[in-house]
Amino acid sequence: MNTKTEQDRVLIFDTTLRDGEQSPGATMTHEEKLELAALLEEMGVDIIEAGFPIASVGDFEAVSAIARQSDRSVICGLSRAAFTDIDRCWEAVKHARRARIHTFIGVSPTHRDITNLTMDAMVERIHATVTHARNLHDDIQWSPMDATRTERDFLCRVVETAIKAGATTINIPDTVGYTAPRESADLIRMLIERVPGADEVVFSTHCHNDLGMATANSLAAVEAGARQIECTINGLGERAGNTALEEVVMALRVRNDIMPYRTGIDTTRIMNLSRRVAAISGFAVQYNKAVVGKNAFLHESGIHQDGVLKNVETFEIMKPEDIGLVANNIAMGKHSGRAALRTKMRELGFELSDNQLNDVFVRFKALADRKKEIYDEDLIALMADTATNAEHDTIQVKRLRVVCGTEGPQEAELTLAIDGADHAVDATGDGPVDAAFNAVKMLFPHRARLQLYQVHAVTEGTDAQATVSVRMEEDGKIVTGQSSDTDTVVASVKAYVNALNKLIVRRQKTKPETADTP
Ligand SMILES: CC(=O)SCCNC(=O)CCNC(=O)[C@H](O)C(C)(C)COP(=O)(O)OP(=O)(O)OC[C@H]1O[C@@H](n2cnc3c(N)ncnc32)[C@H](O)[C@@H]1OP(=O)(O)O
Ligand SMILES: CC(C)C(=O)C(=O)O
Repeated sequence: MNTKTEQDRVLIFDTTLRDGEQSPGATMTHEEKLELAALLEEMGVDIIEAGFPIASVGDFEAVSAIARQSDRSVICGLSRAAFTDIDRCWEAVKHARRARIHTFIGVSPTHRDITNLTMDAMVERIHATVTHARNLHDDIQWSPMDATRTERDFLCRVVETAIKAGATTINIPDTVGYTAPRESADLIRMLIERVPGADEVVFSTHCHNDLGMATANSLAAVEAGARQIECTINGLGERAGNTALEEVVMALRVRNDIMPYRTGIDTTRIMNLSRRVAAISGFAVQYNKAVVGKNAFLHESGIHQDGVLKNVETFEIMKPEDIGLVANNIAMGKHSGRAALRTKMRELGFELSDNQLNDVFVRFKALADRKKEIYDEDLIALMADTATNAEHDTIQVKRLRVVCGTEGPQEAELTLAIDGADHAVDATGDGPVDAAFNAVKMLFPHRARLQLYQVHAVTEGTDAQATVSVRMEEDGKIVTGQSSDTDTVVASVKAYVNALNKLIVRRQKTKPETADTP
């Protein structure tokens, strides 16, 4: 597809699994990546950037597996401007029914300094690497990293070089979130007008949100002729994140009167994906986040409530059901059965097999015994907990008892199953959580440093579940752990253990491979 054939169709290129995963702490497991890729495909994402295959064996395997399971979506892998990177990328994506190689190099003065290439040498490198990629496959995307801080004449020159060498999509990254809407549009328009061969390729926009303008910049680029938007669910991504998929897709839908472009996204699946990405990445969605925030469809002030009751359009520009938020008419509690739980879970976007339903049902009943009312948020937390504390984990929490109060030191008695064998210890600490974490360290000694410990109440009330997130770092590798429980200390230890289990998986992965220059 190019800019000539389908003028109003904007391709959605999701990079949650690549650029999104680059957020410090957002590391996902192999299974989580496969699950998200399947959900993205079902939602109608045109291109899924599944990872950076040369980065590690784990990344390579995840991209290959996603390529194998894919059907409609194009599966794309990222590679530097190096033959070995590109070969490795192709080895991973080639299993897809529709595959894409994405190769990039930083072209701005700062990046030319880093790679130590003159303008001429860089042009040669681009020509050689894109030609190499094109000899392997016919769907090639090329990106001039930091395009928005690059001299315009040089940008035209490198884009022309990539097109001549066989690139079929030219992606223009605003790598550091530096541009603004008018400039974003002018840049795409200038490239389309000036670069020979521009009408034969699809122009794409890839924006970061450092100044909060990623969505506006992406839409401005579309108005100027870009027909692919690169984005992530919940805007997950490095620093302030990437363009949020749900924002650009819903903006194009709600304001189709002034932006007459369409995407292939089934918007009713947005909320489910948002929840899954938040749970898997450990990055909670802020309450007032556009489209998917908890408050996006809530009205508390009297005049707003009055207006919405008389005519919902008074204060709502989209319908909750358009993004998959359903009316809450099944009250869940300790007397509810499996049929109600299955229906409720389906409404919340979780399709459960009979075995999963039985497992979740047991946990649901245990929760209902401890908690008066079960809200949707409790069930979502329960599902996240089921996914993060799996039976096959190396370390499992078996028993925890803490002694706390005004007289210290606080104490924790902890039993962990490690590789199937139970180990118990007593530890003290400055507070019950500290004591319990010390007990974990005694039973499973490690060098990982706790970088972040966060507690959120899932709902209101003193019997509310607490969701705990921890972030840990070992030798530059960052992992997050999450868990929920009505007991905050139990949730804390389970989240800590969840992070350690992820670290164990990461340790098992072999070292990154190195890239040769062409
Ligand atoms: C804006 C973006 O999102 S770009 C994508 C960023 N994502 C990532 O970096 C995540 C995956 N990265 C990795 O796992 C590692 O960086 C690897 C495996 C790719 C490389 O690891 P290492 O070989 O140890 O190199 P290291 O990360 O220290 O440095 C990057 C090297 O790539 C070079 N490089 C960076 N971008 C490019 C490029 N597009 N094309 C060619 N070379 C590049 C740098 O100049 C540096 O080269 P040097 O080692 O000769 O100085
Ligand atoms: C690799 C490119 C597309 C990128 O992620 C960026 O420049 O932000």
